[in-house]
Amino acid sequence: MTFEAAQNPSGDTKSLYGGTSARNRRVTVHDIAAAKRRGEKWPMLTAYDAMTASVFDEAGIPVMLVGDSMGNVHLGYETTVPVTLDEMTILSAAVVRGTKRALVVGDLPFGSYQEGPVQALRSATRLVKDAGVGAVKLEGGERSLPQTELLVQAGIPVMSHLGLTPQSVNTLGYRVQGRGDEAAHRLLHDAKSAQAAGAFAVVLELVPAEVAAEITRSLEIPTIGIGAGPDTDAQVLVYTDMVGLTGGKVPRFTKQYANLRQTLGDAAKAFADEVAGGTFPQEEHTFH
Ligand SMILES: Nc1nc(=O)c2c([nH]1)NC[C@@H]1CN(c3ccc(C(=O)N[C@@H](CCC(=O)O)C(=O)O)cc3)CN21
Ligand SMILES: CC(C)C(=O)C(=O)O
Ligand SMILES: [Mg+2]
Repeated sequence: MTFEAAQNPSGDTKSLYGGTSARNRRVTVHDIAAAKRRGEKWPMLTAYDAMTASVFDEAGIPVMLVGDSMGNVHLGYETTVPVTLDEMTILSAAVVRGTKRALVVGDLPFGSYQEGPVQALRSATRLVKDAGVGAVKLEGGERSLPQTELLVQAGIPVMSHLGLTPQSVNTLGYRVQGRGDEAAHRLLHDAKSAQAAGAFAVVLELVPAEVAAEITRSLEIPTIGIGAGPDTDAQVLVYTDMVGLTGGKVPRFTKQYANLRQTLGDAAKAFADEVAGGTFPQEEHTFH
């Protein structure tokens, strides 16, 4: 039996998203590699709790990222910088419990891997053992090479994150990265470094579409774009942006597919009005 067949005893070659029947096991990094070979495009969404994760799992989203963006959208921080490994572990465990089929990827938060490979391994091990994630993500190409190599050697799949790396907001700001020949070349170099270190996928955030397209063509592992144009292998969005739940300004690369902020607010007002007016609860909600 080939290595691939051993990883894939059901002989499963259906697409990562939109297969004819629901997958009966979790997506693996091998399924993701196979999707790139087939030239398939696929979606990834962030998730931060079991309930939302179960909705996306049932919708067939094959890969879910417990992003440190939960610091902004769920915990009310200004940036992702204050997010702790404890916070990531609790929410990642919830997302794992809420899913049956998705590969769950946990973001390593700022300060949990920058000290070096040993710290990175300790942090990633926590997410794998205590939360049950199938992979971790860390920011940086060349600069995170030793971390990526050690994690992969230890058996932990690593997703790399390049371009705008929000944990570096204090040096980079929230600006498009990889503009100009030199910066584009550095980005391609970082992506190749991540691949050589054993990363199974690379997130490209806020980079010119042409640069993302070239990186996508140059790599054997899939690229996952966010504000990186239409030619990456996959696309990811912060789910609260995608459903119109995030308040205030959202990045221009986001598309809003629903307006849950309006829906939730309307429901809260309807409930409040009925309580104030004495029309809720009624007989069917009442016990005697
Ligand atoms: N709700 C939310 N959505 C995200 O996509 C997201 C987070 N939070 N938190 C973590 C990071 C931070 N991200 C950001 C934050 C700001 C911009 C931003 O202001 N972008 C400008 C473009 C800047 C330029 O033109 O150079 C924009 O107008 O979209 C982009 C990505 C992406 N991530
Ligand atoms: C935007 C994605 C890639 C992310 O890192 C996050 O949600 O934290
Ligand atoms: Mg993140």
